[in-house]
Amino acid sequence: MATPTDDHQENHMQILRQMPKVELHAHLNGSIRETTLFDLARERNIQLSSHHFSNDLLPGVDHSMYNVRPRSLQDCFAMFAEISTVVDDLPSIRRVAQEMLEDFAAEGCVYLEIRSTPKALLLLNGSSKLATKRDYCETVLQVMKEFQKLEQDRYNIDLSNGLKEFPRLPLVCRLIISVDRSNDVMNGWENIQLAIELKKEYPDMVVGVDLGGNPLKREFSDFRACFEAARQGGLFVTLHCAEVPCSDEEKESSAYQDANAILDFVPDRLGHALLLPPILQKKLEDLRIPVEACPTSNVMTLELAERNSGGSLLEGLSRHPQLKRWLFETNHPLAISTDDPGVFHTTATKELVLLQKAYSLTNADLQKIVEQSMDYAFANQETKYFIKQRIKDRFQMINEKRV
Ligand SMILES: CNc1ncnc2c1ncn2[C@@H]1O[C@H](COP(=O)(O)O)[C@@H](O)[C@H]1O
Repeated sequence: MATPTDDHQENHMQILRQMPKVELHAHLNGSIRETTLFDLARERNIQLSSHHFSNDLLPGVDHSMYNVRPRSLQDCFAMFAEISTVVDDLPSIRRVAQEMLEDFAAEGCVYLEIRSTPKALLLLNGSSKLATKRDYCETVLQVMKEFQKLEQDRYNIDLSNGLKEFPRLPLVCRLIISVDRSNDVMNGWENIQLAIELKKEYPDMVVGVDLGGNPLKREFSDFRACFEAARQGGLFVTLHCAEVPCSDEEKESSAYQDANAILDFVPDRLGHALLLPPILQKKLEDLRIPVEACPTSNVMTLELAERNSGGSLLEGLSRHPQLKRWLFETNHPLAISTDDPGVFHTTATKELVLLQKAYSLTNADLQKIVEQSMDYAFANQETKYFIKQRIKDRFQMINEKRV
């Protein structure tokens, strides 16, 4: 039975769900719905590891605020490997992309950058014919274009009917093509060349490239030339950075060298940038490179909310190594993101709820964060301006309603 606290929480969640949101760091396969994952596994007769995937959540626990399923960084990479065994053909990636768009739209997201690593999947599960990495990207792009069109049509109808007080704003989406550092450099080049070609063919949709994957595998310097080529090709660059610890006293360590080389490249944005030691932290802050901060993901991968210490995500977030400083001391450019909503059991709304509660932020503070995030988006200036205005207008409507 729902308690008054549950009702209050749901009500608050509902208010924040209405807020327009900007999502700049969400991986496609990491956004798979759990139900879809189980469906696909069943269809393929694949047994998923019960350590990582289980649909029996603990009874009587508030799943939105507690770490009911621990996900260390290494758990996550084991999960991504399993997810790609079931998302193995073009229809399954089409489904995952469609559902990801639906889920972000339902959370009030008005601008979403999807990132994904191109893969040579099967044309159809059970057949032996392989599609190409280009087919993978074009399948995702097709889903995105169709979704955007339907969203705009739906919004126009909602407006002309005038039935709803705040018709949900339409979702605009863009694609970032990822390089997985677990794969070799040749593979990285393939993805970057493909991104450069697709940028020419879909100039509005393909906006950037990303370096992700297991940070313990290879170094940014192995891929630096790829990312220089991407930049030359007119693509924005975001790089995952400092997901593993390093220290200013061990400048020769590969983790330190990696983080330093990433900062020297001065990418347009950084993913996470969690564990920079003081000297590199200062370098980041001087360069003011915007950071895509993913609260739940960070708490999980840094194991800040262990079950044996209560498992509260809020408490975990209060132990975040950087967020408090970025928010209150250095006013660092930030975009709050979900990372892998399917893996971390999160949503764009929940990330804002957590942030608000952990740092006692007002709705006006959240509004500022959302509006600023749009400044760091990879869309062209015209789109950024237009969406920022749309966000401002919607906040104004919501604020006027509330007073
Ligand atoms: C937890 N933090 C993280 N750190 C680094 N890379 C991550 C990540 N979360 C996801 N990925 C990267 O995104 C892939 C899944 O989506 P796609 O198959 O590309 O759509 C993962 O295999 C990994 O390479």
